[in-house]
Amino acid sequence: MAMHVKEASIFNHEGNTIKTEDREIDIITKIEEPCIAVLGNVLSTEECDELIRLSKDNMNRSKIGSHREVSNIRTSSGTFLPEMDSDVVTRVEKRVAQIMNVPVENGEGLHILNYKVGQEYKAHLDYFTSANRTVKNPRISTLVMYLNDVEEGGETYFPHLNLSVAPKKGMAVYFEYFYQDPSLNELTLHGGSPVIVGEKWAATQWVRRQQYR
Ligand SMILES: O=C(O)CCC(=O)C(=O)O
Ligand SMILES: [Fe+2]
Repeated sequence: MAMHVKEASIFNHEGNTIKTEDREIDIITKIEEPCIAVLGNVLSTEECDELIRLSKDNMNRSKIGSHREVSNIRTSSGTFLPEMDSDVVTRVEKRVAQIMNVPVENGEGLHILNYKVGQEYKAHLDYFTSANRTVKNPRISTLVMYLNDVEEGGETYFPHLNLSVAPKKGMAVYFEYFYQDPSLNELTLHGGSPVIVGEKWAATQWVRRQQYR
């Protein structure tokens, strides 16, 4: 008899809430294998506004891949927020690490994204694939936080799972992709659909298996 052994998740929270040091996060929707969770009350209105304010003068056309090319796969603008003396960045990074159940140092840092009308991030995987060598310190999980309300469009969608998450200020979507079974990782294929009305601001934390910073 074929037996299915459930793969381990690092998203180890029990119940409907995640109690971090300074804020109680709501687990609104969760699926398993791959573990994907929609989270509420991740950031306050003030924190969202401050992350946008800190980034808005430094936005660059997004690039993709190891050669950092401009591509129509990703038409948004983005910037990494440096670990500056911002209480908000420090506090948010710490909270995000507790939600993702990893050390802060494993995170790449908050990456702020801005999509104007018509801009999108086509379906992609967040992990790097390499046919002939194993990646040394791979990405294992992602948290995408929404920094504003989008009037129309801008959903984060997972085409293989028929799942679509509408951006709502202060909410977030979590997913992970370090499973033994590669087909589970491939199910985390996702994209940011084009903004139809308004604009979209988001903050992504990509997490590595080991210390990155
Ligand atoms: O904008 C989104 O909804 C998705 C962003 C994303 O996929 C990423 O930052 O890796
Ligand atoms: Fe992504």
